[in-house]
Amino acid sequence: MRRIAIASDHAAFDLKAELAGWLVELGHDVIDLGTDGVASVDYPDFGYKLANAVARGDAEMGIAICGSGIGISIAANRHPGCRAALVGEPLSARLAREHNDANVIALGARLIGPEMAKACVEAFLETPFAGERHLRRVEKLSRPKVE
Ligand SMILES: O=C(CO)[C@H](O)[C@H](O)[C@H](O)COP(=O)(O)O
Repeated sequence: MRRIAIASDHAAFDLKAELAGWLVELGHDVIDLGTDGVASVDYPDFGYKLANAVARGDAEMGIAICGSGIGISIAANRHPGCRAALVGEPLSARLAREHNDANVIALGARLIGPEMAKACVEAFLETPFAGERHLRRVEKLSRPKVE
């Protein structure tokens, strides 16, 4: 069982609630970082909260959700300790773990339904990092060559 942080903006509040309840039913320890309702908020605030929680080690993995998943994944990925992968189907979720050692899965609540979201999260949680050649590449992600 895992300690999982989850955060969303207003566009994904309902999906966040559904995923959080489902994960608790499965026996996971869920840290809900908001938002707490459907009132309009700004996705960067929640992407940063989630990335900080995962990078600090408060949670092993994170789930970031906004309308498209794009904005909140961009926000989360600005933290150097966060590797957020925006996915819309389970194969990408599996590859994000296997090849990229992603520690955050990002989802678009306006693009996929709850069952697809659960299938993506399930694949993400059950897939280990493959290491080997992928380790060298993932390590390079922590040392971006910015010019
Ligand atoms: O998808 C998003 C960002 O990539 C977010 O969910 C935003 O909320 C979206 O951009 C705008 O949503 P709004 O409900 O129209 O404010």
